[in-house]
Amino acid sequence: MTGTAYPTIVALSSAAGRAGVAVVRVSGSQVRFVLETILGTVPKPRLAKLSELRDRDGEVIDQGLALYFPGPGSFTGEDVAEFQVHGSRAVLSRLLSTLTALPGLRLAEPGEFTRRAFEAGKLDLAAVEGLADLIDSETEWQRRQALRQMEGALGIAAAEWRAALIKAMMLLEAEIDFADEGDVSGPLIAEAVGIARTVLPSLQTALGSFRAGERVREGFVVVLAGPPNAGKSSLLNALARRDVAIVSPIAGTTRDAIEVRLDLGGIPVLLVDTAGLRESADEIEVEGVRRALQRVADADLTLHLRAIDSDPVPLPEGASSLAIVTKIDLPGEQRTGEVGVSARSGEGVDELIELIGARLRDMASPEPALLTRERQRIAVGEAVSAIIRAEALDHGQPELIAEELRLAARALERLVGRIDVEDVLDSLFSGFCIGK
Ligand SMILES: Nc1nc2c(ncn2[C@@H]2O[C@H](COP(=O)(O)OP(=O)(O)OP(=O)(O)O)[C@@H](O)[C@H]2O)c(=O)[nH]1
Ligand SMILES: [K+]
Ligand SMILES: [Mg+2]
Repeated sequence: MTGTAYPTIVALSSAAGRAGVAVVRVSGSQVRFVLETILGTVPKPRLAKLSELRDRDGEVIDQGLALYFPGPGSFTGEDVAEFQVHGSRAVLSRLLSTLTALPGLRLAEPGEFTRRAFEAGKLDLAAVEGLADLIDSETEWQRRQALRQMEGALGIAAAEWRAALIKAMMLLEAEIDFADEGDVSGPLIAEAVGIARTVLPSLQTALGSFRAGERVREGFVVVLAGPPNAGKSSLLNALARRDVAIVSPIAGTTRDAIEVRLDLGGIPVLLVDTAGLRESADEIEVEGVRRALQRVADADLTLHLRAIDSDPVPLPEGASSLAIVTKIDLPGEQRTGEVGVSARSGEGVDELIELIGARLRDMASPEPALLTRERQRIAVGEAVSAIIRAEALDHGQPELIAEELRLAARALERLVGRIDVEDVLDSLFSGFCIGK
């Protein structure tokens, strides 16, 4: 970690704005020089040191804690320093300008600390994705899933799958190298194909977890649908506990789909209010209904509403739905199988939340999912297809079998970012905050 090829980077790693404490992080070869300049000394590794922080002219900027993490045992693999200072704009602006004025230092780009950790082999690509998800996590389910991924669960699984494929390929190589002409269908080939076959079930289990994993990352889509004035927007507001959508006695009030993010007992939900379903001569309302039906088609769960004083309208076939009767504060009959709510009195709202949670829990896997991104699903899907093709090949063609297994292994390398990683990294890190 010597030399000036990599500039030493500096950033505010906590959120911007006034706060009790703010964390400024520095990583790179100049870190010891930075500590000597700002503190007058290099603290003992990994022990917090309370100290005055000074600029180059010796003027005190603030009093705070300083930590020194020598490379390669640090987050980035380089020497790292952390300053915990008072979170005021004035302190931070003075500290950051002092630091960036030092030779060889500059402000970090978004995700640059993590990028260095990746390049130092501290994290694989799936773990970086997990870290990004952990920072973005808003609910318990998201936190658990992201943490598991950040800790390397997918990387560990990928390494096991790949090791089995490499073993199978080595057996095939042996057979190809030593077999006599025209007699290559030896027992090693059957053994190699057998080994490759053993990884299929866990690859397929991982693929099966993708839908739930993606839902947990992005939120389960729950759509409110029903005829105009069924009370969809009122129920959206009641579930969100705030005034999100316009409510009025005029049928056809809602036109655009209105989305709110909710945390239903740890489950991330994207709740969508839609236009009331009816025939209309109004062009805008027709478009609203078209969008409503599209949202129902894409939903994980549709709340199918009717008001207690009117009839439901049919939903498109195949929609996974929960029948709900609204306005139960008014007179009318509740039918069997319907869940009753009143947005006005609040009756039934908590029970409905429970019920939605139970339905969504059934859709998720009990274990946090291994695959959470489309990129990961594609890579594992390619590995599965290649192994299935290898299995189907004639044992007299070990070169072709080996080639399919090589493709499968490459797909798994792409999964954890051992190859073809640049484009993925660029788009991933552009979504990171500065200082991470
Ligand atoms: N008594 C009673 N009235 C309600 C309740 N929920 C909604 N309403 C009334 O029913 C009318 C329609 O409510 P909305 O929430 O706008 O209905 P909507 O289904 O979103 O209607 P559109 O957007 O036009 O399709 C409003 O006048 C609400 O005040 C309820 O629980 N009890
Ligand atoms: K309305
Ligand atoms: Mg509405």
